[in-house]
Amino acid sequence: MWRVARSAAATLRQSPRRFSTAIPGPCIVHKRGADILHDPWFNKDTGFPLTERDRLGLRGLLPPRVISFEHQYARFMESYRSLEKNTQGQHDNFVSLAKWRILNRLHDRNETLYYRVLIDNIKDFAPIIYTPTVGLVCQNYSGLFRRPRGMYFSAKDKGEMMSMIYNWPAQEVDMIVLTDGSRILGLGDLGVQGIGIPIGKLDMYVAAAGINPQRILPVMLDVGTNNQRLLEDRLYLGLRQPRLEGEEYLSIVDEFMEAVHARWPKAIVQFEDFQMKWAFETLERYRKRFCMFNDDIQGTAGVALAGLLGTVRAQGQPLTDFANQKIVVVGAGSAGLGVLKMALQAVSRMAGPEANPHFFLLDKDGLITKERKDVDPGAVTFAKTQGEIEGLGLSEGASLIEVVKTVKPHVLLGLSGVGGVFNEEVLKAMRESDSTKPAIFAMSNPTANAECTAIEAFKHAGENIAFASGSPFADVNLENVKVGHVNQANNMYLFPGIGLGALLSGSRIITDGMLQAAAECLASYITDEEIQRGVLYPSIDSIRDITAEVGAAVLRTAVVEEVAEGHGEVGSRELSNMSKEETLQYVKDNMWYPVYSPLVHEK
Ligand SMILES: NC(=O)C1=CN([C@@H]2O[C@H](COP(=O)(O)OP(=O)(O)OC[C@H]3O[C@@H](n4cnc5c(N)ncnc54)[C@H](O)[C@@H]3O)[C@@H](O)[C@H]2O)C=CC1
Ligand SMILES: CC(=O)C(=O)O
Ligand SMILES: [Mg+2]
Repeated sequence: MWRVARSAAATLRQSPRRFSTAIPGPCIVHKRGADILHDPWFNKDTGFPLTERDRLGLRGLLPPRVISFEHQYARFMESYRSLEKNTQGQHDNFVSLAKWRILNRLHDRNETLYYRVLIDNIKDFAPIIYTPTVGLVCQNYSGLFRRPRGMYFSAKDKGEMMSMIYNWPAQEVDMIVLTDGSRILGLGDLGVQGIGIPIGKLDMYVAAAGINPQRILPVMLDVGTNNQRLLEDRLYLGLRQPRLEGEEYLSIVDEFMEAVHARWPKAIVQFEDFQMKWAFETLERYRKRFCMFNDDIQGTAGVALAGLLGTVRAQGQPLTDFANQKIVVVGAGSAGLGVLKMALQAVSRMAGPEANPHFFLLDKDGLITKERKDVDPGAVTFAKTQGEIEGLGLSEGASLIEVVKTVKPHVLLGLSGVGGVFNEEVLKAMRESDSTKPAIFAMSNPTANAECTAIEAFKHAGENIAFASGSPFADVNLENVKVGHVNQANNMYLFPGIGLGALLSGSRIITDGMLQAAAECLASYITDEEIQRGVLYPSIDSIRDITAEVGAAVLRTAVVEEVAEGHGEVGSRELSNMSKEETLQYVKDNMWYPVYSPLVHEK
């Protein structure tokens, strides 16, 4: 059932605290001397205590003074703040890339310090290591490339992947984010340059879910690119050939999935930014065989649904009124269809399988109806029949403005990847919405691809709207010192918790029930008072708390559905004996937190 009550999460949030910072256990390292300094997993820079320098053969390789972790942290933040100051007034892209570079250099050198500054400053740094800047980084990746991160499997590696996977230096891997670079955010096919997305997503896994960075693996499957500009670019680092198609393509993905699971049978694979046809096909192909999910279809759906339920509460209606909401979705790709599928399941649960939800789906050719010749199989369920729309005066291919003016929707949700498609006329038409609190979700990334900006939404659609965007915008100053709250409707609120909960459950698959539990958990996180202020999603500052809650919800559902097999020394029986509170504590206790561990050398 959907919970409306104030959740344990909301209570917990009032007393923010760091997770487990007990004295860290020792960390075994198989290297000595300069090799350690060049390994970001173990490097402490000037922070190695003198006794450790002796033990590890580091004496003389560092300046003599030992600098504390806190001091190193302060020095980094000082350089970051002076970079901000010194680049004031410069072009936005220049500043964003400069910020990304300084963080990336730290990432390359000292992961413990990097993840601590990321966790503590997540609101400032997420827009750099994640959307929107990660999009710019991918676009410029071949030029920015200095050091490899993650693994690259290409079409030329066919037949070799089973042995290649052993080239990865870590003994254990828990979380993999995989892309083929074919639909990077709303930027299209970026080929091998799309590797920035798995890297950014996994940074969020470490920061939000406390996955140990030594156990993550970003992966690029390079099957070519259809991006002509990249094919002609001398600097392009990927295969210079058109994308593989059909069985040839699938055989590459199959081989990769087999190789990964041969080495790490319990690793979770998140599929990210695959073009629609492969997003759905690979999800169906692997979801019953491997512990995997597609973030753009399933993670996005849960986040959108949680926000949409918030908009029902914002109208002062019971959650069951969700079944009566008129929702216009612009974009019939993997994300848009994923959202509508999950919304349909929610309506069926609330109002019964016979319920007829009021969903309107548009793509680049306008309103999708049964009249259309080549409707994508995934969109058929949502294509309107003649009977449903003729009374409204709409027809096949109706434009967005026609649909909004006629339907007067409660919600206008964009997942089209097209910047500005919610233009002034469309936003003004939302003033006639049948909702007391019309909702506008411009979910496409990065910022330039958002269907509208926050300022445009409040200016044209009115101050009474609830607004959410996929990439962050600042809150908007309205008349009479009121503030238009900007929510970030991004799958980052769910994927880390889905991965963490699935990992700790030891489940071999990720079920619909586990995904639904994640969405319900997020939906119940917001208080009624927040909802009244237009807050539909929590602040990113509390993402570690939220992720722990989501992880626990996913884990409990895996136990209830009897798919949990346990993780490490905690078996399925112990998991099923845990109370709700104990499960949450168990999840938190398993979240990695960056502190310098004493290093112990072993041959
Ligand atoms: N906020 C979030 O958490 C997420 C946001 N996204 C964003 O959603 C966007 C779309 O992603 P996918 O669905 O995977 O892409 P996709 O390429 O599978 O689908 C795009 C859809 O938009 C439609 N479209 C294109 N131009 C249009 C126009 N002018 N008017 C109406 N529809 C139009 C296309 O016909 C297609 O149906 C991307 O920008 C992506 O960054 C995706 C996942 C999560
Ligand atoms: C957020 C995300 O997954 C996307 O824009 O594709
Ligand atoms: Mg994505």
